[in-house]
Amino acid sequence: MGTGLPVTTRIAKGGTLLTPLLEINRLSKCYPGRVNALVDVSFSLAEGECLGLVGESGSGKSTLAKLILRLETPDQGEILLDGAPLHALRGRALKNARKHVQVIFQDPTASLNPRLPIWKTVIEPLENYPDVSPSFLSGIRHAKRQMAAVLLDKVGLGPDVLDRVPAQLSGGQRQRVAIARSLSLQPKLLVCDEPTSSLDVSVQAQILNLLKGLKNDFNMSYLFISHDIAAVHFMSDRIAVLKKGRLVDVFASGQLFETRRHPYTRQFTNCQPM
Ligand SMILES: Nc1ncnc2c1ncn2[C@@H]1O[C@H](COP(=O)(O)OP(=O)(O)OP(=O)(O)O)[C@@H](O)[C@H]1O
Repeated sequence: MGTGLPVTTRIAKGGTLLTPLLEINRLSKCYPGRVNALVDVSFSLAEGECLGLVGESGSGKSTLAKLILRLETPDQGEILLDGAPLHALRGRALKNARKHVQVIFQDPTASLNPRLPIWKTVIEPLENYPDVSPSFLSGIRHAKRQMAAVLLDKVGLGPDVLDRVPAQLSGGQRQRVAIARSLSLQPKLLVCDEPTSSLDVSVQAQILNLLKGLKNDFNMSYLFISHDIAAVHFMSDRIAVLKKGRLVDVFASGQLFETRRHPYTRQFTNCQPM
């Protein structure tokens, strides 16, 4: 496959092999105009693990996220979620799988309905999946405002924001709302696509700390996508590096500064403040 990496990069923690939640096998995507956005990409993501995905603009990070979210279809390869072929599911099976994979985008303003009060926004996924009963909502599953208040509390927002609309919140508060909404179905996998890039520097660290805490509290797995290697290093158990659609390096986060890193990874760490 050209990168020298095994088709599926397994994850060992403390000597034990962890169960893969997500397996990406030889994934390729070419857009019209012969843009090879992803070429033969393979990796695994374990239960409870955060895998950072780093690469410069145009390296294919968002394309990979879109494939996992089924917003795009691959030309080749497979995406397995808990062993099920996510790339090939249709209808009810796809809807069922989708509840396990949620996303936070760079710009919370674009992902929140400007006219909807915050409480409705936060519980919207629960309305779409009436059969899902997250453990943290037990006893209040049909008390809508109460569920919204519990979810907002998980992201550090009080009940005073329940009846506001997104324009009445700060950028950081809006991203917290987007995170609360993404938690509502108790997903197994959260795809974080540049979740702090649109925020003030002072707020970025707060959101990263929040995401880190939630991952442990909810035992979620994260695919944490960013061009900011410092944020990726802070968040991730392992880091994968994409260059022009190809995975060139996968390693434990603590090995970021080792001299055996791929030259492209080293170039990346040299030009960004850590
Ligand atoms: N819908 C599309 N049609 C054609 N080409 C596309 C499309 N979406 C992405 N591309 C191209 O695919 C390549 C990978 O894009 P992608 O958005 O995945 O990169 P990225 O690493 O997320 O970049 P950024 O950090 O700037 O968001 C780029 O060359 C881009 O121009």
